[in-house]
Amino acid sequence: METDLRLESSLWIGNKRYRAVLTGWHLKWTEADKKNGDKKTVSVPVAEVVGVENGRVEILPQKSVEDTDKDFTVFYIKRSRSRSTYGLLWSLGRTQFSCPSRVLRDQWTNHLRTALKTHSPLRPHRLLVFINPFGGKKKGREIYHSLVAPLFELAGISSHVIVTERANQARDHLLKKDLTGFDGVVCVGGDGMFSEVLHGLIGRTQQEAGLCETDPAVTLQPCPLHIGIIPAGSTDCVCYATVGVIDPVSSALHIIIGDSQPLDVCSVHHASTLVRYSVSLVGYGFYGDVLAESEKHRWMGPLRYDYSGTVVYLSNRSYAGIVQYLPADPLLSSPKDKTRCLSGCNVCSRSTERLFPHTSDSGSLYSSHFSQYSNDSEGEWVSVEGRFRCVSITCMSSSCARSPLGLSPSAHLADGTGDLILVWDTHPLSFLKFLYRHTSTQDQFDLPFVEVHRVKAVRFSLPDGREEEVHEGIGELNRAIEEREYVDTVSRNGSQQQLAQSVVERETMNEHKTVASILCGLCCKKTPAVSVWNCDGEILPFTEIFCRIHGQLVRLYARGIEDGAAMQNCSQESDKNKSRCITYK
Ligand SMILES: CCCCCCCCCCCCC/C=C/[C@@H](O)[C@H](COP(=O)(O)O)NC(=O)CCCCC
Ligand SMILES: Nc1ncnc2c1ncn2[C@@H]1O[C@H](COP(=O)(O)OP(=O)(O)O)[C@@H](O)[C@H]1O
Ligand SMILES: [Ca+2]
Repeated sequence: METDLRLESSLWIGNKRYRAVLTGWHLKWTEADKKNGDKKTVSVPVAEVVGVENGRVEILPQKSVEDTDKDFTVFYIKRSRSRSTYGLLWSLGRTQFSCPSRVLRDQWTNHLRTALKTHSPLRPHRLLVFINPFGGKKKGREIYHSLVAPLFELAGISSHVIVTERANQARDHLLKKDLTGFDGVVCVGGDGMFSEVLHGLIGRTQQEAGLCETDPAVTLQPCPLHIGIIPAGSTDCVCYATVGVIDPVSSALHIIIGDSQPLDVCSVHHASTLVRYSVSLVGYGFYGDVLAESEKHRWMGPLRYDYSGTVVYLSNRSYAGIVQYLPADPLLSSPKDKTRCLSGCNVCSRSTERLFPHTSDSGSLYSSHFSQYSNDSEGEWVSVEGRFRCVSITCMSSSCARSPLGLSPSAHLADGTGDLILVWDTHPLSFLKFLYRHTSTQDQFDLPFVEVHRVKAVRFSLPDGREEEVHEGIGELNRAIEEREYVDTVSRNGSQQQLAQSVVERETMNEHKTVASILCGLCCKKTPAVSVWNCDGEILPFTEIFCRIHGQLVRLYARGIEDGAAMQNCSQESDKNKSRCITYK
């Protein structure tokens, strides 16, 4: 294969002559008329070539084409360090080559296009795109049409675009409509929009596999379609934690080259029903209260969280609860080991082998037989009871602009575990110290009132008699139901869901009283006895929940965070570190 695709010739860039070589895996060009010591080689992995066009072509900010006979333009990925985050920004590099003849030009473009097809099997051809026009700063449409669509067009990707007109439209579409021919689904928006796509795809996959989502013991079927995220929301935590930067162009380029990052998903259950799925935060206490408060201030956009965070911090609350957890194998990793899950993470790779032992490559992953928990002995549950400032479960680091290393900096994207963070009741200034450490590199777990455990499952319940203390605000309850469509949240489509529906509706009404109590507490300043759960930005209608982590249930068009420090010498200007660049994935 290597020899079939090999092409070597002299080419010109501007008025300089280069020796250009295409091997199976790389396109390289070296200045020809320089002494050996001064020669620079640019090496672009074929997997990172975005597109090849005849003529002299420009794409961004505006498309322009000079259709000449002997020229061709190669577009590829260029990396730069981001000033504000740990990840690397990707942008579109472009080099215009001139050939001595049209025949040679056609040979180059044909060889490059064949190499792309051969070496990038996961590149999408057709995508279903959902744009939330109201997410974040309401720029979703503009971001997609000005920055993303031209790149998709260059890469030959056809997309079917739906601008949503209501909440849950994307989820419902994925649950019910024909998805034949699509390689992936892209959401333009924030974590809430991602969550819709997540629910739609997981639900659809289980329906088609005839699996019961409501039963936490069932091994769910991983989704066959990849998910791409173009960040245009408020927190954009899933994008930040899987790409390392909040940048629509970087994300679009990860989609185009067909990057593939598996992701753990937490299913949240109440009684005998599935409530929701989460990938970033299932949080009770502080994070639940912040979300409940922020819902009243949506008009503030992303700033609503900063405002609500301050209000909730000043209200100085803690809540009683019983937390039971099933620890993960401590020999595999620890949330306090000070490592970070980066692109090519060994812990996650070993988990892939453990979770899917019969598959040798990711391409055949979805057609194999799944038995991810068959070798897992359950282990011993641990139980703790007391008053907590917050209880958080996260399947990933949950890094975001507010917290560049995240809620749990050493958590892994795809190791089949979550991190449980228990913050016991403490002095307000100590709690502030805990919160503040999220914004720096100081260890937020190195505090006497904080515990962190790597877990496979968690159960949360209220101490006996606690429910009776709940302050019932019926007016607030009705408002809450209208605002957040709780019933809609739990009455998801699918036959298994319908079976559990009657139970859900009865229990939902009871649990709404709990939700109302926190909303009411926030407005009338009475201290409520219970908080609410924040599940990736949605308030859950239940307090007592059971969570289970499903290893690598979905795949994103991403590759995890590239280590900026390790990659800085790995520029395409030099051949020196290229093996590191290539093997990094
Ligand atoms: C003194 C400084 C205090 C700073 C505290 C920083 C802690 C930040 C941790 C943030 C974790 C975020 C986990 C992600 C949650 C999102 O799913 C959710 C919805 O996002 P979106 O759909 O984009 O609106 N966002 C939140 O719940 C916001 C939490 C903000 C807490 C301050
Ligand atoms: N057209 C729409 N109108 C109203 N709500 C929508 C629409 N499309 C999506 N949503 C909902 O908006 C919520 C927030 O969206 P998201 O894109 O995450 O923005 P943000 O990050 O600002 O919260 C999501 O829960 C999603 O279900
Ligand atoms: Ca994990």
